[in-house]
Amino acid sequence: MTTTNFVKKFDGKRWLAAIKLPIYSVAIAPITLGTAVAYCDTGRWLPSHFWSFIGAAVCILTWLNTSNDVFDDDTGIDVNKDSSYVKVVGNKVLVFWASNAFLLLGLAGIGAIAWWQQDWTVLGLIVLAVALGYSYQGPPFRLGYLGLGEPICLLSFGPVAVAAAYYAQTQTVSPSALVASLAVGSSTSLILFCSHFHQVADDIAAGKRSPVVRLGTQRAARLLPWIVASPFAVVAIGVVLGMFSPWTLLIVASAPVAVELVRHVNAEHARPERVSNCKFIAAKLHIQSSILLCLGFVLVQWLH
Ligand SMILES: C/C(=C\COP(=O)(O)OP(=O)(O)O)CCC[C@H](C)CCC[C@H](C)CCCC(C)C
Ligand SMILES: O=C(O)C1=CC(=O)c2ccccc2C1=O
Repeated sequence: MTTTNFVKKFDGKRWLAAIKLPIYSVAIAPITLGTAVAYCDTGRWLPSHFWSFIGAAVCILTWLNTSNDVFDDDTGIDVNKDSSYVKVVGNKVLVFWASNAFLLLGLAGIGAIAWWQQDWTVLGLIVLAVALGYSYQGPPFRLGYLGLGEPICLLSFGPVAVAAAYYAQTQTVSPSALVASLAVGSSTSLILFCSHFHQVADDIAAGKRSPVVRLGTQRAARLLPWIVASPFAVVAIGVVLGMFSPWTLLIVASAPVAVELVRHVNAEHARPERVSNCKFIAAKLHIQSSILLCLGFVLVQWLH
């Protein structure tokens, strides 16, 4: 496509739908949480390491989403997805190389932190997260098609990413960071779980056995409250065990969104056009609960 044609065909609404801005919270939250727990534990933070990590995480998430659309175009599963980058840009090869460029840029940002620390641990952890992300969607693995996306998501956006962010600040890892990571990891997996409800027909047609395909929408909707409750349960356990300050219970203030999500999915699970926004309600819950949890850790130092 020439530049003039591209400009003529530019459709801002489809670009916004392809970019899915609220989903970027999944990149920002684990890095902020790892940094907040490190600040809570040590009273210090390194802004240069934090901001490089945030920039890199945003680039890596852009790689994840653009390459997902390239790989999904190969299997034909995105046939009804108008907001696929491949369709919006109109040039699959360009999307493929742009996605690789975002990945390189992201890894370079993490490489800079490793260089400043003269220690490759952070880079190793993020390469592991990227490999897990690739295994979800790329050939020959495509583990998401087997319904394994949610545990991969929990592990990579939870313990792996939070431990890397904590390590970027302190060059060590703490048990409280690892327990806290399960809260952000499970609320990230919740977004992925919710994203399957409206895609059941297309997923079955393409042979993708997502958890919602395996369970059916009714049983998946009944399972949802347990997944929604898990970040809250993790924090309650952390406080009871004396690993977290009671300030982290601020996360409870995000409960109304949790209730909204459960009610909406239970009412609309079988109507794809009406349930399709539930992943954005899950993203709202992720954003609110993550901000409150980070605040809970930071307040420990501020009120010291
Ligand atoms: C791309 C993801 C979901 C979209 O999947 P799907 O194909 O079902 O949906 P649509 O085509 O309809 O949009 C998310 C998959 C997440 C994956 C399991 C784990 C990725 C790990 C990351 C690479 C970790 C990055 C950490 C960062 C904070 C440094
Ligand atoms: O497009 C999506 O549905 C998702 C994109 C994405 O990057 C992500 C990351 C982590 C959890 C879920 C999701 C999506 O659902």
